[in-house]
Amino acid sequence: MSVHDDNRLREQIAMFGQSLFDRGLTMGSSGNISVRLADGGWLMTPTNACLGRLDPARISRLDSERRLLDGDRPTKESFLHLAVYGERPQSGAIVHLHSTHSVAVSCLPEIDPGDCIPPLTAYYVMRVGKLPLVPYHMPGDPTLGDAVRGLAGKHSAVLLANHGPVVAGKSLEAAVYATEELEETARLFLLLRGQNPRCLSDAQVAELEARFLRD
Ligand SMILES: O=C(CO)COP(=O)(O)O
Ligand SMILES: [Zn+2]
Repeated sequence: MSVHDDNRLREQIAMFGQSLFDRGLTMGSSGNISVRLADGGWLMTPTNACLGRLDPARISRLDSERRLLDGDRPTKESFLHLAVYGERPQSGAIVHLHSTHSVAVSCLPEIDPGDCIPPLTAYYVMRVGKLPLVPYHMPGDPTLGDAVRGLAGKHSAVLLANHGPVVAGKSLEAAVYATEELEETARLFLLLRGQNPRCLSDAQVAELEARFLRD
């Protein structure tokens, strides 16, 4: 992997982090972003960093053995990201946010833990699909990795109970788009609660899945 690629990805993480933060999609020092590198390692946002003010040079770089090569100490959710990558060789990036409406859905007692948000729109089906709920764990709890491992092979996105979404994508751009779609659909879902909305039919969902393959 060239120095040029490494620098480009660092810049991209900082740019998307700022964009997400500036639009209020995660607050304070919450959330984290990672990218898989061609040499088998990873770039990850440092722990306790604000996604809106990342210094590209201080982003953590891990080698394929998960050792820190340079930058600050990585996010405390690094094992969560690594557990998802382990199940999803096709995924090149992961975004975790505390996006308000997605977090709100993750706190509702009556949601279906197998699929937290119904297929309200085509773009939700295309970018996110079925969204399982992962039972509550403390942030940074290493057993969270085990909890997502069983789900991440089949699902590019999972929702951590009383916490927030974890979304994988082929590229960082794809993971960001999917996270944004999830947040907006969570907002729609909350707006439509109690109104018995018309959802897409099984046939409409199947057609979208066949036509727009998610990674
Ligand atoms: O969202 C977070 C924990 O779940 C933020 O943690 P880090 O600051 O360690 O990335
Ligand atoms: Zn978090």
